[in-house]
Amino acid sequence: MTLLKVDRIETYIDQYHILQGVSFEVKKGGVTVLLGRNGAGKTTTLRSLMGLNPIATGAITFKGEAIHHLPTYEIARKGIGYVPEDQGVFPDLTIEENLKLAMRKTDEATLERRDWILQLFPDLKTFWKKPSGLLSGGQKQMLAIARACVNDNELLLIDEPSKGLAPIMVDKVMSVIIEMKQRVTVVLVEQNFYMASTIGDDYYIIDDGRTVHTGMMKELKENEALKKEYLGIA
Ligand SMILES: Nc1ncnc2c1ncn2[C@@H]1O[C@H](COP(=O)(O)OP(=O)(O)OP(=O)(O)O)[C@@H](O)[C@H]1O
Repeated sequence: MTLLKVDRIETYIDQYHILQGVSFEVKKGGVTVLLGRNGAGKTTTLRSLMGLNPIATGAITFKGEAIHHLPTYEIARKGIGYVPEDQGVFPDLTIEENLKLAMRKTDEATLERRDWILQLFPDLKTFWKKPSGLLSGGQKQMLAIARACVNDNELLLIDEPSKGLAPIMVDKVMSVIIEMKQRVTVVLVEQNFYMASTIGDDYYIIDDGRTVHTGMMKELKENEALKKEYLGIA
């Protein structure tokens, strides 16, 4: 079943025509990876999905309903969580406060999700009462993912979770996203091809603001020419 459909979206930032035709579909229950070089338009695509960089033309449909005309808070309420590249945690607030602030509800299901997350990220429990500004980069990333997972989101948009992390933390974050697949569908922007290819089911390559290629991740792993042409890796 198609959860999200992005149809030829075009987005301007000021006078700059950043997205010039991005299209992709996300199936329920998988991890879809957006790949592409620096500056290709991946972050802008996620921000357009959330209404933070509204689209000029095209359409975004979530569970069959057009959402591209909605304000960001309503898009979030439809069940789409966003983990931005800069993580978006409040450094002066404790982990507990950051999570509380993120919760849309405090019902039993939300508390069950919170406990599930804390068991996936025991560090968060250890530093529960500490200001999140004191956490390491990897722990902040965990908190950012936890904030998006605590609500009953059906879709999570995660922007470069491996950025700036030591390899051991990359492995940790990866194993958590694999675990999360049981509960939530993920759109992942990721430059780290090891991470992208380990957890991704399918992929779309964005180049110069356009989707130029798509396929199954296991095929891309073998396609050296494509990786070199669009990702600069061989
Ligand atoms: N506020 C802005 N004003 C002008 N140009 C912008 C702005 N934000 C992004 N851009 C430009 O839009 C293009 C796409 O940027 P975007 O961040 O979406 O790329 P990306 O694929 O996510 O790359 P990266 O991995 O480097 O973050 C880039 O050329 C960038 O310079």
